[in-house]
Amino acid sequence: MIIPAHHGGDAPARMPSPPAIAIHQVSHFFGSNQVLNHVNLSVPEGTILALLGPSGCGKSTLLKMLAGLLHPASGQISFDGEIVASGKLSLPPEKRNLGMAFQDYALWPHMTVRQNVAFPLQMRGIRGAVQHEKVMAALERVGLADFVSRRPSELSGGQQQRVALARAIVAEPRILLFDEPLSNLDRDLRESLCEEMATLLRQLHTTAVYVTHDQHEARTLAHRIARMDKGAIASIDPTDPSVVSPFVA
Ligand SMILES: Nc1ncnc2c1ncn2[C@@H]1O[C@H](COP(=O)(O)OP(=O)(O)OP(=O)(O)O)[C@@H](O)[C@H]1O
Repeated sequence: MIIPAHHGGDAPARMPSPPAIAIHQVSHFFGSNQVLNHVNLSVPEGTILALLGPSGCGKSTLLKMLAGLLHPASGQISFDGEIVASGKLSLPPEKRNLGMAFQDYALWPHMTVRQNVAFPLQMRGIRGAVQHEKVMAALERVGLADFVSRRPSELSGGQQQRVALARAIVAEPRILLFDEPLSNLDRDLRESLCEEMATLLRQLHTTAVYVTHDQHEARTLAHRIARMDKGAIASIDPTDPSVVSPFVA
């Protein structure tokens, strides 16, 4: 993190705002297998970070820690300066103000598209006209406003993933988490949806972590790429090499 060396005049010194995500010395084990090894990572607000690395290097495990689905064996995770995981403290997923989309879509089959997308709003107590407006706005963003009454089984894979995306963004969460959301789709669809997602994520200005093992996807979507290897962050690079990375890793 860069702290200004000089503050002009008598203006009070302003503390830099904390990063949207700060991961400090996070380690994790499955049995005797150490899958995360003292991971440090700081993601500034509004940054889309791709977590890239070979199968088994610990990407999904780290994402699950951010989501609150797994608790680190040691280390600390903060969002906007608020500790969400440390020692025995673990804020449950629903209290972390997150949106998530995974490769298997995880849509509820018995619910319509509208009900699926409305779910995060329902959980936050947002109902009635405001809920309807937000659901329609999210579905319009992903091009599915005409599909509100369908059930997931009546949609293509790409359409189901768009519904999952609408559900992730509908409540305007502070952080979006993606775990290989496009990997179940065929190549052409994956490429076009990847570009649509890149446009959408840039419009939203939401901090996002996007797990993938596809270099092209990472470069298309992300501002920065964190390369993981054997449970640690090996490097962090901007996708545009002219940008100087402000990351602490
Ligand atoms: N629930 C679990 N129990 C035991 N070992 C696990 C469990 N989940 C993951 N692992 C192991 O932890 C390591 C990291 O897994 P993780 O899913 O985080 O990797 P990944 O980088 O996301 O891989 P992929 O790209 O294949 O999804 C792997 O060796 C995996 O076998």
